[in-house]
Amino acid sequence: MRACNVRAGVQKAQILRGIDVALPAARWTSVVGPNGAGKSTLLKVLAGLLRHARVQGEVELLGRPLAQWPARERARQLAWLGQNEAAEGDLPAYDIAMLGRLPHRAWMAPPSDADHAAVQAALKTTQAWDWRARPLAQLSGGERQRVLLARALAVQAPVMLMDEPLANLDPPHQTDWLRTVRELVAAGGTVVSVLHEISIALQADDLLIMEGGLVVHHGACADAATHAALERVFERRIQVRQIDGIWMALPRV
Ligand SMILES: Nc1ncnc2c1ncn2[C@@H]1O[C@H](COP(=O)(O)OP(=O)(O)OP(=O)(O)O)[C@@H](O)[C@H]1O
Repeated sequence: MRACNVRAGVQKAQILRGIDVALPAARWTSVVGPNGAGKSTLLKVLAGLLRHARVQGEVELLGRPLAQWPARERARQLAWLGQNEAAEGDLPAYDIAMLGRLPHRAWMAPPSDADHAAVQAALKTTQAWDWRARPLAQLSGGERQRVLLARALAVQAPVMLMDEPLANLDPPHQTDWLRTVRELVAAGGTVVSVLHEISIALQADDLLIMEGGLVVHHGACADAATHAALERVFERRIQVRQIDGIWMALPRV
């Protein structure tokens, strides 16, 4: 994916103030930064979800301008996991995950064997298979998040955009998510995730650091320059340290 000189405003507020970024295939990029930096807004622009706001500049998906993709075709290439998605309604978890197959299905056609197989694999990957018959609204926050993650995985898209995917997930399921992302990237996928868990974000290939509607740093997670930018953007209230070969962000108290 690529964004060229992207600016976005809502009402009178300018939120993104000129973003140029290339997010290559077979890499996982984490987007981090303080509250209000514009991370979710950037992700929505990349997903083409802010069409009615004032958006300027160009977004490319797999080498083709986003606006030129027919909607269904684009929905097969780009999977989306949003922040705080609505949880009301009586749809069972299985049917929610099946929504991820809509771009693959003919109008009004029942799900194919391939659709059922994709949904089953996705629900098993996120360990949500056991409550597939339960309505989403009756699940706990973390259980619900795993169903929504399964819905995004069921799309089997080459590009995956996730806004705070670890919301409500306990540590074992955060680790599972990490493994899933690594598998997607190893298979050639592009993964972009907005994360507040900086130690997890540092496990990505690249870090995109935002502040005030701008990208203030884009570099490899292992680079000293990335660590310095990270400490600066968070007012030196975190410190990046290597522990057992893993980069971690620790609170500076
Ligand atoms: N619909 C809106 N109307 C007015 N301002 C908005 C709107 N949506 C977002 N903003 C403002 O744009 C800025 C960026 O918001 P955004 O949600 O992209 O930030 P973020 O980096 O994802 O923040 P957080 O870490 O808190 O989730 C914020 O100051 C926010 O208040």
